[in-house]
Order: sequence, then structure tokens, then C-alpha cells
Amino acid sequence: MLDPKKQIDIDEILKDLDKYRPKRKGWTWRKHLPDGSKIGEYEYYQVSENLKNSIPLPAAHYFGNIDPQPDVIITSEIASGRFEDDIRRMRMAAWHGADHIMVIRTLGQSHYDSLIEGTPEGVGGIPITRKQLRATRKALDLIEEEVGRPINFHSYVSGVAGPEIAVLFAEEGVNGAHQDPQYNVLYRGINPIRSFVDAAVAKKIMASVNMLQIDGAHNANASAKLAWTVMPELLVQHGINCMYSLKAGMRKEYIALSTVPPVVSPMPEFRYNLPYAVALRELFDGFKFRAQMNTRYIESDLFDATRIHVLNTLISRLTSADLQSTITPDEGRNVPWHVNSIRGVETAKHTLIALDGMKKYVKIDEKEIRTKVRELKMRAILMLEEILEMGGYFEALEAGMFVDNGYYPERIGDGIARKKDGEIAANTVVPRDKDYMAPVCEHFGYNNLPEGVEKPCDLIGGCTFHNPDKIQFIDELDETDNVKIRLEKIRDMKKRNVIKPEVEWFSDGWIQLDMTFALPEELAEAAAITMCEKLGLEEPTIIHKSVLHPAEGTYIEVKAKVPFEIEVDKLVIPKKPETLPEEEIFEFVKNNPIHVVAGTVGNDEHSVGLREILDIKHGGIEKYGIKYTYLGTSVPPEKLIDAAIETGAKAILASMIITHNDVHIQNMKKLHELAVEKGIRDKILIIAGGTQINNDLAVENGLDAGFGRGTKGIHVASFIVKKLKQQEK
Ligand SMILES: Cc1ncc(COP(=O)(O)O)c(/C=N/CCC[C@H](N)C(=O)O)c1O
Repeated sequence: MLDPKKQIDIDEILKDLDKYRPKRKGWTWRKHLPDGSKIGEYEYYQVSENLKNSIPLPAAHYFGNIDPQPDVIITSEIASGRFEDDIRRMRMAAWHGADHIMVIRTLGQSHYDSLIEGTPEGVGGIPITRKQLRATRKALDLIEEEVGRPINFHSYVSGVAGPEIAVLFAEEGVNGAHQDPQYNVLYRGINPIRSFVDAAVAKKIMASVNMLQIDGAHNANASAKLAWTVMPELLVQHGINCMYSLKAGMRKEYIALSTVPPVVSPMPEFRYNLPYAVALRELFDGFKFRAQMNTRYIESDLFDATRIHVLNTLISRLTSADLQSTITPDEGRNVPWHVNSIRGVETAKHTLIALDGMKKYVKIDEKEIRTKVRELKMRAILMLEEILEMGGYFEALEAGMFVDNGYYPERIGDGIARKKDGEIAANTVVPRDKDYMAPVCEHFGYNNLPEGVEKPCDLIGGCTFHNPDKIQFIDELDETDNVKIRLEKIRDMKKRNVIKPEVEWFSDGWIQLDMTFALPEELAEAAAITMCEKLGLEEPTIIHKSVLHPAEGTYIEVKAKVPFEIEVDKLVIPKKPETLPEEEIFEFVKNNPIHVVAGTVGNDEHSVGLREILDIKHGGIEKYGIKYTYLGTSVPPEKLIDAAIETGAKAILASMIITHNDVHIQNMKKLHELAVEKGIRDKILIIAGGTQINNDLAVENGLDAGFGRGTKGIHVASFIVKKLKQQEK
């Protein structure tokens, strides 16, 4: 079992991997709750079971800290290049609501014509190897126990070694995988015939363990110049992979179409994306839908990427989705960082929950949208018919029919053409002999078993699917590049108990600074780099800039490395305000009535924070029987003092949010001086509160206490009672 207060021990995970066996095979959907289920005080219609451990949305503390889980599976794509660091991020993502962990493969693994072993470091993804799969699935076993919900582990069955990868995944309990031969052909330049033969073999193996399949249609979006023009082709590509998957033995409930809204603003995106989403779901009724935001147009702006993600999730709720993928908002600027993977999961969870049950009120206008939906279907059907006229898929491929930027039937002629007998691994498909027999299970196509043999592997005492002891586990192949070597480097830091900030790997030293200069962009970028150098930071790199105005200002985000380590043992933890037990506060106030006056002092209209400290609703001081006179906002200090005298108050609560030109400090001094002038300073407590306030600041300016961000009523009530008790002595 994992201890939420302790980090996962990677050494522990790596132990005995040669004996590890997956707990289950195949895909797990969330357990939906019935319509109208209550979570906290509220009814929901599209949620699943709660988690045992989780981190709710930022505003949850206003609503009883509930963390309702949408009915839709939420995916986090995680692949920093080091699986040992990704495991930590998987745990973070699971706590924020992800139950589908998708691991992107290292650059070029599609072109390896065999499996790789061990745990080398990856580039832009993770080398998928048996050891890495076992370590990750073993860690996910622990993490799913910790959050209390099954977690699906996912990667890719594609490339020249596709079938071998499918066998590996079936043996190691991988729960989901992308499999679409069109991806191999169009984007990895692998021979079309080899790709489709391999796909049939792989799909049959995936089907045998109910692995969920995601197809690759979305890649056409990501590759086309103007992604909306490939909408008819997307429907065709989905059709080809769906029918091929059914023929290879897959079931509809495990065939997920990867659907991405083709366009984003500033195009009037919903008038394109919504009809497309409706057409897709009508044509492929009964299949599953994996919604994913459009990666084609993600730039370096985290906020724009998040808006794109929210709008994509809105389409999911307006139509339907079984999985909601969360491309991290920084996909447009670097290999995703921890924090952005989590932000992506939060965006999906927030939006799906926000739109719970929306179809009770909002319906798509059938009349308006029908023409567009019909047109899209017609274009796709015409394209399919033309492909047949051309002699079939391979011929259409050679003619460059796919990923052409013309809105079919218009053609621009810039499609991706692939030779039927060319490309990587051409002429490597060997026709099967008539009397072919293979003593292994889940073998695609005919297999001449001898009479009376129940299953092929009975002939060899079990294949690896039925006798996992036959799996050959190789620990490491490369003595210089493996997880042990990488862990050695950080073992030293852990021994010295020193730490550095990180973005994707343990203590990698990277931080991000955000700043604005009243300069045009080029100068602002140069100023940002200079600033980092003055701060002694290393390798400063601009990762985003926003022009606020061509001359008035530019916003810059920079990443840079810190050259120093932090000594954890020497860290000073600021003392938390101790609070009295609630009963003690109730008891004292019952016997010693307390009245306070409160207000937001000076020219300041903020009121929310102070009301939360006062009102019973938010656990304010009223809850403990303390009475108060609330003077409202923009209260002159004189008025607070006079009201305190009139009401015989024991304390003044002065809220100060605005701190421009240190106006809060002037107000503190003023309150103290006025109380002295009026001769009540020793009879009354003066307490300041506000987001920029702290106790030292208040005390050094003559007050009795100062409370900052995160203060609750009990903190203030405790302080007042403690002080009054001291005065009694
Ligand atoms: C149908 C298919 N097969 C194989 C691969 C991976 O192939 P290689 O190992 O990179 O050659 C991909 C990759 N898709 C892009 C990332 C995932 C995306 N963000 C997604 O969630 O769908 C693919 O789409």
C-alpha cells in the first residue's frame, strides 16, 4: 500500500520485476452513478464513483470539499523520457482525476523492427520495453489502490514491430493502445501491405484481452494545413479502421474513435466542429468516442491551449464522449511538465462536471445543423466511392488521395502518397503456406491444427498468453543507459537531503519566470534573458511571449536553471497559528460575552474575506457566539474607533486588501494612534487582516495581530479568547 505522506519508492518498484504479473487484462470503464445521485449537497447526472484519495478543484473548499468524478474516462499523456519520473507524475494525475495513463513512445520506436529491452532514457517519449511496462503497471497497481479506482495503462501498437508490441502488451497487461494501420502508412512511411497485415495480427491479439483501441484519424487533423478541409476524410479514415478492426475480431465496445474538433478560433469553430461531431457519432453509432483537443493549433500560450481544451470538452458534453483526453497546455512549447499535465486533467474534470446534465436544458437545433451534417456524410461517402473506383485503398493511397488539403471532392493534389510496393519494410509479407500451422494462440488467419487439439499452444505446453512463465524477461541490455545509473545520480542528493526545483525530472533544476516589460517584443525578450543572467540563473530560454501592445508592453515567460541546491534540513517552516479547541472557545464566550466591530478600512471596497471571518456560514467568529457590528467597506479609521467605544467592543477587526503606496501600513498606525488618543488602546484588541497582511507587519505597526491569506474564523476567535484569558490573569 502507498502512504499518501510518502513518495513512491522506485527501488521498491524495480525489485523482482522478473516475477511481476499484471493483476488483470483489458480495459476498465468507470462505474457510473445513477441519475440524480447526490454528492455533498448537490445532484449529479453524469458522474461516476468517488475516489478514496484525491485533490479536488481549487474552489471545492467552498462546497464541502467534494470532488465529483465525471462519467467520462480522463486521460493524461505522460512521457518525459524517464519512466521513473513519469511514475511520480502518474500519481499526481491520478489524484487529480485521471484514470487513463497514456505513455508516448520514444522518437523513432515505430521504425525498430523488434522489441527493445531494459530502461534506456527516451527522447520526446519513453522507450517502451518489457521492464518499463512492468515497472509502470506495478506502480499503477499501487496508485489505483491509493485513489480507489482502476487505472488504464496505454501505449501504441504501431510501427514495423507492431505485432510483437501487441503480444508484449497482451502479456504485460497493458489496457489500451492506439492501433491504426493508416498511421503507419501515412505518417511513418511504412509499407501499406505490411502495415495492414500487421494490423490484422495485432488487432486479433488486442481483442483477445479486450484492450481498448484508439484509432489515428486525428493525425490527419494535425498534419493538414487547414484541418477543417479533411473532415470528409476523417470520416473515411475512421470507417476504414473501424471495419478492419471488426473484421479482425474486435468488438465495438473496445473500438474508440479518436475525434478532434478540426478547427479553433479565430475560425467560427463551433459552426464547423459541432456538425462534424454530430455526423461522426451518427455514422459510428455503437462505437466509443475518445475526444481530444486539437493539437494542431496549440501554440505556446498556456491559456489559449486551455480555452481550446474547455471548448473541446463542451463539444463532448453537447454530443457524447467516452474518454476525454487532456493534451497538456504546454504541448506547444516543450515536452509537457508535471504542472501542465495536472492542469490538463483539471481542465477536463472541471468542464465535464460544470456541464453535468446540461442536455436537460440545452439541445442542438436539429433543423439548423441537419444540412451541414448531411453534407459531411455525403462528401465522405463520395470519397469512399471514388476510392473504390480507383481500385481500392492501396491504389487511392498511391494516387495521393489522403491528407489532401482540398475539401473533398475538391482536390489540391498535395496529399501524402505511399507506394503499395514501396516504403519501409516493402516486400516483407510472406504468403502463408496452405498447410501452415503455428502452435500459438490468438493467431490471425487460418492455422491447420492437428485433429483433437483444443488450442494451438497445447502442442507446446502453453504459449506466453496461457503460460507466462515462458516469457523471457531481460533486465538491462545497455550498461551505460538504464534506470539504475539515473537513480545513482539522485541517490546522492537524497542522501544529502538536498533538492532543486523541477519541471519533469527529479530536481532537474528548471524554473519558470513570468514578467512584463514596457518594451517592444524583441527588446523585452533580450531584457528577460539579461534579467535571468543578473539573477545568476543558467540557460535562460524564452518559452512564450504575448504582445500586450506593440509599443506599450510585452509579457514574457522564461525557463532557466537554478545553479544551487536547497538544503531541506535547514528549511524554516513558518509557525501555523495554533487554535484553541472549539469547545474551549464556546465555553469562554458563553461566560464572557464578546462584541467586536469590523470593517474594511480606508478607501477599500473588498468585503468577501472579512465576511468569511465574521459570518457563521463560513465558520466565522459568529459561530462561536461572538457578536459583531459590521461597518461595511471604505470605513475611516476614526469610525472604527468610535464604534468600538459606543459598543464597548473588545476588539476591532480591520480588513485591508489594498496595499498600494503602503496605505495598509498607514491605516494600521492610524488605528493604533487614535486608540491611544481616545484612551482605549489598552482595553481593546486591534486586529488587521488581508491577503498581504502578516502578524509581524501588524505588530510592528502597533496592532495586536495580523492575519493573512487562508485565515479562518477559528484562528481569529482563538486569538481573541487567548488574549482575553491572559488579561483576566
Ligand atoms: C494511431 C497512432 N499510432 C501510433 C502512434 C505513435 O506512434 P510512434 O510510436 O510515435 O511512431 C500514434 C501517435 N499519436 C500522437 C500522440 C498521441 C495523441 N496525442 C493521442 O492521444 O492520440 C498514433 O496516433
